[in-house]
Amino acid sequence: MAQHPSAGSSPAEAPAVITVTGAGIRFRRNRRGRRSFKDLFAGASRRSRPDEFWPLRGVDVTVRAGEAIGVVGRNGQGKSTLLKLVAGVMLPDEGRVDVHGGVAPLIEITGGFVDDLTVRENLTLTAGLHGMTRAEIDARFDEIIDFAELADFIDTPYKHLSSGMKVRLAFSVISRLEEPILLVDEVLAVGDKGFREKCYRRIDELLAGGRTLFFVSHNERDLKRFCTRGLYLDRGALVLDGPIDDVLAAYDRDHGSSA
Ligand SMILES: Nc1ncnc2c1ncn2[C@@H]1O[C@H](COP(=O)(O)OP(=O)(O)OP(=O)(O)O)[C@@H](O)[C@H]1O
Repeated sequence: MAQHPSAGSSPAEAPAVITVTGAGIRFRRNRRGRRSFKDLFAGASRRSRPDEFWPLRGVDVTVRAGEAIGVVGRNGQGKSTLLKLVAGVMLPDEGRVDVHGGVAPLIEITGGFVDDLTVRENLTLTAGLHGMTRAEIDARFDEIIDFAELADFIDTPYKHLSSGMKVRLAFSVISRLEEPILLVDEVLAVGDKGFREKCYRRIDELLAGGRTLFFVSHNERDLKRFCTRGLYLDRGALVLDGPIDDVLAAYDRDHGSSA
């Protein structure tokens, strides 16, 4: 188990583990956003610009080891994109994202799992990719399966699991990795109430052990339960970075009463 540097100390004194500096990412709004055939024959000044936009731009954030950060904003304002930058599955088109330490990402329902592989194969593959040895995987295998409540589905192809079962497997595996940074997007909302509560207790334990958390949610109660600091994204910009209560209050003021 990697010893977390902030365990036992306050985040304010802990080292920075994530530094996002002037980061921006550019997407194309539609697949046919590239220049058209007709444009090839038009003069340079008449060529249409590709249909590009910046879901995030000019974002600056420093996160210290052990901080629990809630990310809020309306649909489509760049929350998941920010997590993907931290996870390293997307690279910024502008600025920098520096992450010191491994990341356990629960950012998409698929958890990066492979459709045609079984539950057992996916578990082994993901844990192995995050640096677990064969012996460590074997030692934790039953516990991971039990937590996911998938004992009867060990040799079932991942693609045949229900959405809720996929989330259970993903959370169970990802939360058992030794990585010091945990990213949780809204995927947990898919799980049933009992399982979600079990996940939340696991997140409590991980935070008590000094992990750093990025948590995207539209649920104010969950955000207050885990997070001390909030990031409020709107129109691709970080409009507020502060204590979670202040961030939720600002978001409520701008956009109604729930996160
Ligand atoms: N790969 C992509 N290519 C093009 N556009 C994308 C891509 N991924 C996301 N987008 C767009 O980027 C914007 C930000 O998306 P993002 O998923 O980060 O929003 P979000 O704040 O997490 O929203 P939600 O609350 O609905 O989950 C949206 O307009 C979305 O359509």
